Amino acid sequence: SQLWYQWSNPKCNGKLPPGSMGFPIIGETFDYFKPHGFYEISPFLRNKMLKYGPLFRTNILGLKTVVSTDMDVNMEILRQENKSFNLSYPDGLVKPLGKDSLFFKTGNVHKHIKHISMRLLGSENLKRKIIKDMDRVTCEHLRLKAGEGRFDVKEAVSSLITAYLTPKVISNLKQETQTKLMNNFKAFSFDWFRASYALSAGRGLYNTLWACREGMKLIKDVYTRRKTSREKHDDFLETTIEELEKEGSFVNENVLVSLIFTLSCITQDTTSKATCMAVKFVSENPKVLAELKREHEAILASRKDKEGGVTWEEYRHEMTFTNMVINESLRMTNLAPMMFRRAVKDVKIKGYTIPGGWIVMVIPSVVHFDPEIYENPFEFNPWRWEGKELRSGSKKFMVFGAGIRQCAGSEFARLQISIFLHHLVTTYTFSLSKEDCEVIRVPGALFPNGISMNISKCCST
Ligand code: HEM
Repeated sequence: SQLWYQWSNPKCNGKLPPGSMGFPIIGETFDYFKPHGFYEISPFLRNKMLKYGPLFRTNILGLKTVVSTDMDVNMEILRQENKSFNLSYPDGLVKPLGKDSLFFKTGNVHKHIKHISMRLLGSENLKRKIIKDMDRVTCEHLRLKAGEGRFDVKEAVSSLITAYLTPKVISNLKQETQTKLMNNFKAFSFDWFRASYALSAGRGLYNTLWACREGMKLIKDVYTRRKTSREKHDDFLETTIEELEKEGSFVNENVLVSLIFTLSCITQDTTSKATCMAVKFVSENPKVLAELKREHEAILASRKDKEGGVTWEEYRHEMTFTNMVINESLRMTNLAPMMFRRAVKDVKIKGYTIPGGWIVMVIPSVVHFDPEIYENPFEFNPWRWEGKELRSGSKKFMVFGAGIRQCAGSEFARLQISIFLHHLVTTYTFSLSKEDCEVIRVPGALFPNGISMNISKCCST
C-alpha cells in the first residue's frame, strides 16, 4: 500500500494539478486510447474535466503527464518551446524516423532544419515549382479514378501526392528506384499508433519500420552518389546538399536524409487524411457543396487561360469559401489531437506546479468543441468562419499547432485540398457510401474501412 500511495501521489515541489495516476506502469493509457464516436469529446477527457477541471494529472504510456485542455495554458506551453518545455513525443511514435529526425532536435539545429523544410513547403516554392504539377496530377488522377466509378480517397490522394512530389524531392532517379522510394513513402503512416488498440497495429508498425529503414537507405545511397558525382539537379536534395556545404552548417548528412524522408512521408499521410475529411463533410452537406460549386465555377468562368489549371492568385484570392470549408473541416477533424511537450524544469502555471521531467499533453480539440467559442460545435458550418482571419491560428484554433513548432506543411495541405475540391466539384458528381465511411477517434481520427467515393463525370462537362 505504500508503493501504491507513492505511485498515486508523485513528489512535487509545489502543488500538483489534481488527478489520478491509474494503475502502476500502465497508468490510464487504455482509457485514454479507447475508441469513441466522432461527434463527441473522448469520455475519458470529459469525465476527468468534470472531476478535476481543465488541467489534471495522469499517467499515459508509462509517463507522468499533465493534460491541458485550457486554451491559455495550451498557448503558453507551446510558446515556451526551448525555454521551459521541449517537444517530446512518445518514442514509439517518432522513433521509426530515427534519432536524426527533426522531432528530436531543439534550439538552433531545429531552427535550421525548419528553415530548410520551408524551402520545399513554403509559399514561394509552392507558387513557383509545385502548384502546376499538383494541379495537373490531381486532375489526371481524378479522371482515371472517375473511369473506375469508385475509389478510395485516401489511397488516391496519397498516390497522387507521391507521384508529383517525389521527382521534386529527388529528380533523375531510375524508374525502378523511384517506384521503390514512392512505395516506401506511401507505406509510412502514423495510423498504427492511433490503432494501437487493434491487432492490425502490429502489421502497421512493421510496415512503417520497414518503410523507414528501406526509404532512408535508398535516399542515403542517392545522396552519396550525388555528392561524389557533383552533378547539379533542380530538386530538394540539391537544396539540402547546398545547406550542408555552407560554412558553420548546423546539420549533417544523416539529419538531411531523415528530413527528406520525413517530409515526403508526412506530406502524403496528413494531407490525404485531411482531404478525405473535407470531401466527407462536403458530400454530407448539400448547401456547402452548392456554395463550393458556385465559387469554383466562378473561378473557371473568369479564368483567362482556359487550358491552364488553378493559379496561385486564384488559390489565394478567389477561394474564400473553400478556405472556410477547410478550416471547419480541420476544426472538426483534429488530425493532431494532442501535442506532447516535456517540462525541462519545474514550471508554475495557473497556481499549480508542473514538475521538471513531466510530460504535458496539450489538447486543442476540447477548445475546438467548446460551445462557448463555437456555437453547436459538432455541426459542420463553414459560415461560422465568415469575415474571420482564415489562415492564421490562435489559441482558439490550433489545428496546426503554435509557436516555433508550428506546422511546416500547413500551406501545402491547404493548397492540395483546395485543388482537389476544385476539380471534384467542377467536373464530377460524387457520393460517399455511408457504411464504408465510418470515422472513429482513438483519439485521432481513423477510417477503419477507408473512405470510398462513387464518382462519375458531370453531364455538362
Ligand atoms: C492538414 C494537415 C496537417 C495537420 C493538421 C498538421 C498538424 C500539425 C501540428 C499540430 C503540428 C505541431 C506539432 C507540435 O507542436 O507538437 C505540426 C507540425 C509539423 N508538421 Fe504538420 N500538419 C499537417 C500537414 C503537414 C504537411 C503536409 C507537412 C509536410 C511535410 C507537415 C509537416 C510538419 C512538420 C515538419 C512539423 C514539425 C515542425 C517542427 O517541429 O518545427 N504537416 N503539424
